[in-house]
Amino acid sequence: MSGAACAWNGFADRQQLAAALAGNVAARLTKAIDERGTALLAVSGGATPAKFFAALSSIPIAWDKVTVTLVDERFVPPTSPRSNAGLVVANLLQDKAAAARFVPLYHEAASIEDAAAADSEALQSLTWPLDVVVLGMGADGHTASFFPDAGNLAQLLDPSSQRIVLPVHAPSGGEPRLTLSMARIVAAGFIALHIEGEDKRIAFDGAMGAGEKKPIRKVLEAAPIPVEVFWAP
Ligand SMILES: O=C(O)[C@H](O)[C@@H](O)[C@H](O)[C@H](O)COP(=O)(O)O
Repeated sequence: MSGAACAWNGFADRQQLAAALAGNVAARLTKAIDERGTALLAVSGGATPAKFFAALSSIPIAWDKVTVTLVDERFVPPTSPRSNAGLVVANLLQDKAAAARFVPLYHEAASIEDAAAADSEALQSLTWPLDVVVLGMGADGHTASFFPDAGNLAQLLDPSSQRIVLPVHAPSGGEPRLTLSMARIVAAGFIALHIEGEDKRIAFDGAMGAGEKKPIRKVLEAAPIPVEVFWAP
């Protein structure tokens, strides 16, 4: 895996993974707060993170000094069942973590391009770089909203892009998407990849092998630090 450094953290079951990942993330956030008085966390949506979110929400850290944002978002309002913001509010910003500040990506706009431009403006003021980013991965090797069939995939994967949020049109992604840029993701102090199930393990191994480089491989190669992979069957 030339240049694609990662550390594999395998767990017997998904509850043990959730507790371990939550403990790691909480420790990193607390370290950031101790060092700079604040912490910035970006999380992914989808079906995987709910147990992790619940475990993290119950850990008593200085949540009032934590800002939570999203790695990516579908272009839907928070009331939609497809909304990552809705998932985060309902599962992570509860219990102790209810005190955190949340900065969503979805805003009503005439187009996904307008929404991405507005986001890039609004997120300028966050305390970059991310202290923690938690990525997911699809069986097609996408992560964030870097879908292999995205029309602007080269721009999405460009580690030199100065943009914070980019628009995505990808047939396999469903609705148009908003995604943090590669540069913002790989600059994080701690990069976790949370995947579950045999299909995702096979997909990850395949992405790390020879052949066409999937987006997840490009992220691992662009990251200056090893990506911590958290996997359970
Ligand atoms: O908006 C999203 O869907 C996510 O941010 C996306 O990048 C997700 O992490 C993968 O698609 C895996 O999704 P599952 O957890 O549902 O398999």
